[in-house]
Amino acid sequence: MTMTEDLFTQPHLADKHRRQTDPILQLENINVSFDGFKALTNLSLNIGVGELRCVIGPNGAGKTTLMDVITGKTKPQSGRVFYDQRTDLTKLDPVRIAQSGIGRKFQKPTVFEALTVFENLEIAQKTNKSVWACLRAKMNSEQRDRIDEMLGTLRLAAERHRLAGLLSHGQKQFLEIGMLLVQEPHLLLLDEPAAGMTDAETEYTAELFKQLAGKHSLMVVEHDMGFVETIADHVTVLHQGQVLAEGSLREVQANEQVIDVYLGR
Ligand SMILES: Nc1ncnc2c1ncn2[C@@H]1O[C@H](COP(=O)(O)OP(=O)(O)OP(=O)(O)O)[C@@H](O)[C@H]1O
Repeated sequence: MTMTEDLFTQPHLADKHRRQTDPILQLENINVSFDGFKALTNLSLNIGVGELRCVIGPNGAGKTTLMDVITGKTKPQSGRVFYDQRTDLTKLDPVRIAQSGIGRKFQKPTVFEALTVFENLEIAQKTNKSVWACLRAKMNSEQRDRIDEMLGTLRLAAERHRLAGLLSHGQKQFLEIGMLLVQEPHLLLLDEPAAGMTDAETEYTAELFKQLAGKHSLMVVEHDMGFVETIADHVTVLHQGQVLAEGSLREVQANEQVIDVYLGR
């Protein structure tokens, strides 16, 4: 049995008997340098099952590099990344990492503009499938129901037959979040999901993420402090490739160093 199948034969990570304090992700002493420039230095970070973690920090702090390490796009020079307490992601390629239940949304929406909203979700549902998920994928009506449910969740039910290219920026962002969710990820990495959204869309994104937490674990990189304030129960502040502070938003906002390097006085 492969490691990926192994992961999927377990009860779902969000099952009631899994404790929220169990880590879904443990980064240990990660070092990444680019031509001698240290993008991440001895970075250690834990995220609990079902947690909604916000990662903030100034430009160049290493937030994108952190996500690249988790998804296998960048291999660290040293350090380990444990997923579900036993799989070291630094040993897996990006495809295997995605198949093991880690979904990532980049800042710019990347939907198939020439396909309808429904077709986009249908395609997403068929990609990145593990053996386990392919077996399940035979249940076609169930798949269809899942997409219908997703359209409702995304507030895109009225747009199902519309070409994705004709959606507003915010709607495209929602569609892309939906494309991740139909793949039933355990851990979602989201890079500035609220960027370019209207206030109403940002508000709904916050509501959606709060609903997703618990069932999924989420790591959200965001600059919009208003948004962070609405969703975060735990915040990590990165600075120069290291964790500068961690705690509730209130705690990190009161941290002198955080004020100096990021929030301003
Ligand atoms: N492939 C690369 N080659 C060289 N330097 C890189 C590479 N990727 C990132 N860096 C550098 O590493 C540092 C961290 O970059 P990173 O993109 O992770 O920061 P960030 O916190 O995501 O910033 P932002 O908020 O601007 O997106 C930056 O100084 C960046 O220039």
